[in-house]
Amino acid sequence: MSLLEVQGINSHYGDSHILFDVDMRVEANEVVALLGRNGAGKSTTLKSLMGVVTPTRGQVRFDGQDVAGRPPFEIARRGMQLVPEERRIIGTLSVHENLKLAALSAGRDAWSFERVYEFFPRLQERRRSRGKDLSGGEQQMLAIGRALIRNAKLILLDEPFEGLAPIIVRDLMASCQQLAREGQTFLVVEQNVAAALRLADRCYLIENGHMVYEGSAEALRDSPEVMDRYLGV
Ligand SMILES: Nc1ncnc2c1ncn2[C@@H]1O[C@H](COP(=O)(O)OP(=O)(O)OP(=O)(O)O)[C@@H](O)[C@H]1O
Repeated sequence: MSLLEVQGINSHYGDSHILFDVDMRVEANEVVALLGRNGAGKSTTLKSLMGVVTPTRGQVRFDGQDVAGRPPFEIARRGMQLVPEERRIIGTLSVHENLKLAALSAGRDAWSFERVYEFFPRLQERRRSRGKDLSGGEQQMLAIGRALIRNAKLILLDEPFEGLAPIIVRDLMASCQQLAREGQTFLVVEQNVAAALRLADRCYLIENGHMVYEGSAEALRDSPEVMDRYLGV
């Protein structure tokens, strides 16, 4: 059984129909990328999985339970953690306080503070700095650290590399690859297709709310016509 199995979800914002019968799955220990142009429905898909948007139809099976229609806090408690594009670090709290806040909802198999600091030494150095004084890369590390401190069976990364300098992207990429090697499961939405393909085992392409392609990262890399048609790259 897949860790995440999505069948036929449809989502709306008011009268606008955004997702049409979306199917996808993510196996445990897999990194899956969801790619598509601006406005294709990537963020709406992540929000529909997390319960931030309630699908009007369809099934979201996560870790053996149907979670469609459940509230976000409950889905998070079951181990799905969204690292949102805007990261939502609390600017007036220190790094350590942000992590402590996350630990309030930690699950049983969650990471300890020590393990997070060992994994991201930069956060250890910055533990007393306030959230708003962190660089974009440090904020992204903190957002991922926060997900690890909660119970993260599946981490949804929404544009993790957005707005970061190439050298920071390289470091964060290495951290995510390391986590993946250790068995962390990710679903990543990213505009930086090259970066997403370096991280992912498998990808989906979405266009106008319809899933139009599924394949290994390798197969997509070798399909310039598909990339051109759906991603314009
Ligand atoms: N809160 C909202 N209310 C109404 N329409 C919305 C809302 N959020 C997004 N949309 C619309 O839904 C569609 C899908 O948006 P979504 O943010 O899921 O796309 P995306 O693929 O994540 O794109 P981007 O990379 O630009 O974030 C777009 O047409 C967008 O304008």
